[in-house]
Amino acid sequence: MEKGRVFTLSQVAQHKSKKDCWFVINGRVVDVTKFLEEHPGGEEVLIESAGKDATKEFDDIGHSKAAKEMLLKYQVGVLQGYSPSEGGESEVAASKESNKAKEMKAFVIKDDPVPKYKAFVEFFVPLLVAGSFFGYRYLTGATQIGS
Ligand code: HEM
Repeated sequence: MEKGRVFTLSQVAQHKSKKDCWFVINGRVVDVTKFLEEHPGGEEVLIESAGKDATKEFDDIGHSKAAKEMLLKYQVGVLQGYSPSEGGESEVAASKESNKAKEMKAFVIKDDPVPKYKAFVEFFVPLLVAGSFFGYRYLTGATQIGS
């Protein structure tokens, strides 16, 4: 489902059962139906506040960064009036991740020409010197024999 789809609180409130469990957390609408049984805090706490904006409850528990990142995985849309720039820590974490990926790419691109250049210097330059030396010896030798 498109993560940018806009829902109102009353639409979210339609999904408050064990078989269909939605939340609003930091403006994100998340469908955690498939996660209910896996929730380390138990499914009951989730079902109790399902269909609501549970940002306060979510933050009060002090959920880990991993838990915050899970919100992105289960996100099905955003709450009406919410702009993505108001995003919580998970958004920041996600953008940090993509920055890291960009840095890695830049590193690889920058790093690539160096070994190629080195290989050229280390392989061809001695070959060129040796070639010139033997070439010179051959030519001078040939001249001596010929004369
Ligand atoms: C809706 C999205 C939610 C997700 C993805 C989620 C995820 C998690 C995760 C991964 C943990 C393990 C501990 C950690 O990593 O922080 C956890 C623990 C817990 N969660 Fe949630 N949670 C959600 C919502 C909620 C809500 C709304 C409540 C309360 C109403 C809640 C109550 C708890 C409790 C009580 C624990 C156990 C904490 C502990 O043992 O110290 N969670 N949750």
